[in-house]
Formats: sequence, C-alpha cells, structure tokens
Amino acid sequence: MIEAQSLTKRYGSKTAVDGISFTVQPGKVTGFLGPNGAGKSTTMRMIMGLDRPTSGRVTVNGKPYAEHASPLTEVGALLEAKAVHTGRSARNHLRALAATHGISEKRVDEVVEMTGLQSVAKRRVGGFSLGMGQRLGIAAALLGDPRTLILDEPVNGLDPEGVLWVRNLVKYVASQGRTVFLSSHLMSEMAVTADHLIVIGRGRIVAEGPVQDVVARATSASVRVRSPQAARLAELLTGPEVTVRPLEPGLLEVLGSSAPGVGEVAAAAGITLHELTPMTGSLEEAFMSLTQETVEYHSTALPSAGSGPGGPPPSAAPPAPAPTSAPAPTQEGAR
Ligand SMILES: Nc1ncnc2c1ncn2[C@@H]1O[C@H](COP(=O)(O)OP(=O)(O)OP(=O)(O)O)[C@@H](O)[C@H]1O
Repeated sequence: MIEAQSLTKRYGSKTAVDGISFTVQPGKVTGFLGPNGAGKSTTMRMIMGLDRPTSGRVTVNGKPYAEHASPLTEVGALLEAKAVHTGRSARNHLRALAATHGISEKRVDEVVEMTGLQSVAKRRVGGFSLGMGQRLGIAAALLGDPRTLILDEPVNGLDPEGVLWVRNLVKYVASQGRTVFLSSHLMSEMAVTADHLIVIGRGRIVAEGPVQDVVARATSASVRVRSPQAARLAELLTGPEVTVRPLEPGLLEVLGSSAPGVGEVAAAAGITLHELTPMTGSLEEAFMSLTQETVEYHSTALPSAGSGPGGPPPSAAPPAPAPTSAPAPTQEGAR
C-alpha cells in the first residue's frame, strides 16, 4: 500500500505537487493520470525517495521507502522512460543489480524470460531501442519480486504485443494481492488496465475513484435510439429534463433519460425501435473534462487533413514551420 499525506514538492517558486493525500490499495491496478507537468513523475520520485518532499510524507507498506531493509523486494519501479545507456549487456545489468541486493541468478533468468528479452540479453544496453529499454526497466522493477510495483509510462515505446503484455502483467501482479501504481497518457489503454484512478492537475487531485465512477461523474451518459418513427418519438421524449438531438435520419441521441426509459415511452406509444443503445462517455472524454482547467501546455488546433495547400499532413509531426495560416503550437509556462 502507498499512502501520501499532504505531499508537497516545490522547485523554487514552482509548486509541482500541492498537498496531495491519497492511498494506493493492494489488489488492484491504480492508474495515475494528469496532463504534462501535472506532477505525476515528481510524486513517483518522492514515493521512491528520489526527491524529498517540501512538506508532507509518503510511505510504502507503512514506511518511507528509504527505511525498508530490503527495498527491491518491497517496491519495484520503472521511472525513467528511456533506455539505460551503458556498455553492459542487459543480463549483466540485471545481474549487477541482483548481486547488490542478494537476488539469485535464477531470478535474473526468470525476469529476462518474463519480459521477452532472451534473444537480446547478451547485447549492449546502449544499442537498445526505446521499447527494449522499457522491457529492461520493467525487468529490473520485477527483479525483487516486489509487493508494490510503480511504473511511470511503462508502455511508452512498446509495440502492440508489449502493450498487451504490460496490461496482462500488471493485472496479474494486482491479482496476487500486490499494489500496482502506474501512469500513462494512453487513455484507451488505461481504461482497460486500471481498476482505480487518481487524476491530478497542476499538482492537485482533481478526481479519484473506480474507473467507471470517474468516467460517469465527468461525462454525460446518453441513449442512441433508431426508429422509423424517430420524429414522433423525439416529440414524446423531449421534456424539461430530456434533450433529444437527431444524429441522422431515423437516429436520435437522448440526454437525460435511460435506455429503459426511452424503451417504455416508445412501447407505450406503439413506436417501433430498430436500435436502443445506452452510451457511456470514454475515459478520454472524462480526462479532457476533468483536466481542461489545469492543462499548462496547450496545443493549437491543427487544420483538418487536406484543407491546407499541401493536402494532408505527411506525418504526425507538428506543423512547424506552419505551411498554412495555423500558428505553431504554443507552450504556456516553462518547464
Ligand atoms: N528538477 C526539477 N526542477 C524544477 N522543476 C521541476 C523539476 N522536476 C519537475 N519540475 C516541474 O514540476 C512540474 C511537474 O513535473 P512532473 O515531471 O512531475 O510532471 P508529470 O505529470 O510527470 O509530467 P509528464 O506527463 O510531462 O511527464 C513541471 O512543471 C516540471 O517542470
């Protein structure tokens, strides 16, 4: 279990983490979300004793990290989102780490195999791709078979197989009753991986709870209903608390009612339905709505594909220098 009480970190005049209190429970995957610069990495570094809180405290399994006699078996962490640049091979890197913590060579082989590094275990880590470096970082985090796993952006740079593997790994680790705390900017991945969420913005907690609750509170549910008598149905449904929007001929979006409610109204009026679908918001929508006030690093909207003189943008690169009238992305505030 990780427990933070009024945890605060200031760098000069910048308050990176602003008096947050939270508990990360064992037995579930807790996702840590927030826009760039929200304070996620700083919080994780304080948990690992790599940054000293300006005030407040954070403990892992009841003690500050540094006070654990055998920290690697207590907490495994991946905090650097880049490969370790070293002339050592991956296996030797893990062996060295294991040796200083009294961990067996057998465990080194186990984590090499678990993370899919067998074929490159003898290669110099310096030549690793981002994804292989991530796998090595995760292997190091797993080395002590820790009760608590902290992963900062673990899927960054991983291929789809790697992303799926991380998802299954953290779910498995949590199912063993261990504590898992991970950050990611990939909302779709977090939605299918985490059980519980802590969302921060500008160093403060803006939402916390089970994933479904966070999404339900921050988005509005609606009902999609398809009917050959859509206009008549819209008339009957519309009321002080119910809004109906036609999406296309014969298809309505109903806000303020439920699928059973819409079905009852239709049945009472003898209206035929071809579709009745409850729609819930996505985690991405919830995240945008929860953090819109706290985003420090804003991007400007890009022109839609094909609208500029050069046609669709050639790649995902930002439009700098701008080929159209769109200004280049701005950065507010300094990191
Ligand atoms: N060593 C440091 N010195 C000064 N400011 C720092 C330092 N480390 C972090 N900050 C600032 O603290 C704030 C929080 O940074 P942090 O890296 O914790 O955010 P984050 O949520 O992990 O962001 P990202 O999603 O971009 O990784 C940022 O404004 C950052 O610029």
